[in-house]
Amino acid sequence: MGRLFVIEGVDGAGKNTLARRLVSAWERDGLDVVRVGFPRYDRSIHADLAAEALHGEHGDTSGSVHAMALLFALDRKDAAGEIRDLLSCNDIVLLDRYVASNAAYTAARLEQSADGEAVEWIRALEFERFGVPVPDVQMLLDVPVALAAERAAARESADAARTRDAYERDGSLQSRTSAVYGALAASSWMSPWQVVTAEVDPDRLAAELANQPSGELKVTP
Ligand SMILES: Nc1ncnc2c1ncn2[C@@H]1O[C@H](COP(=O)(O)OP(=O)(O)O)[C@@H](O)[C@H]1O
Ligand SMILES: Cc1cn([C@H]2C[C@H](O)[C@@H](COP(=O)(O)OP(=O)(O)O)O2)c(=O)[nH]c1=O
Repeated sequence: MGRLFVIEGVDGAGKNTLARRLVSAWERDGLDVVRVGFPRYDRSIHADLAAEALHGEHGDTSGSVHAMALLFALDRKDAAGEIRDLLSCNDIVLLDRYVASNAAYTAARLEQSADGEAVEWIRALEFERFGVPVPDVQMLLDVPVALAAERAAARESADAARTRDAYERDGSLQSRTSAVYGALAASSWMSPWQVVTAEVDPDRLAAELANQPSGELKVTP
């Protein structure tokens, strides 16, 4: 049975970049690794609807915090069986965003903290009711919100297909999301968390994750 690792962080934090580097390091060490990114665009109708809503389609859908969270959650419900299958035939399954994204963004949109009703609603909905697999370790890529926003803006200028969505353009939402993420990590929400910065050495992090029992992970400076 493989281990389920998750990378979390605000938009533009560098999750995709770190995920690629971790996968390279594990593959160099001969591990069987598979990576899945959420939302699963082009594979999940729920993910596509959520993206379209965040770009102004589907009427007032994006204005409803709970409707948006349900779309993202339904994408994961549909993926749960696939994740279990992948865990049965790989050493590591690495997820780029997962349930904690929904917890952090939903709480932040409602101006709640990590111990509020929104995070509990997401936990009960996704882990209890939908039965999505619980991660072994969640990583928080904790970079200054201003740096992440600069990167998201630069990405938009460089690639016309990457126009920023409603969440990415909302600096205040990104700041509150970052704060909720920090509190989720501090309370070890649903698993041990590993908080890493933009300067993290991916090879070292990959080795730590692969070698240590999840309960004994140390925070990389
Ligand atoms: N450690 C890093 N140092 C410098 N630039 C980075 C780093 N990580 C990511 N970037 C750049 O920042 C931008 C956003 O990174 P990305 O991995 O797509 O973020 P996310 O998946 O969190 O939205 C990309 O243009 C990427 O090249
Ligand atoms: C996966 C997920 C994402 N989100 C948010 C985070 C992002 O702001 C937004 C889009 O996800 P993101 O991974 O940033 O997609 P893109 O590649 O288009 O930038 O959706 C949730 O609110 N809940 C979720 O469950």
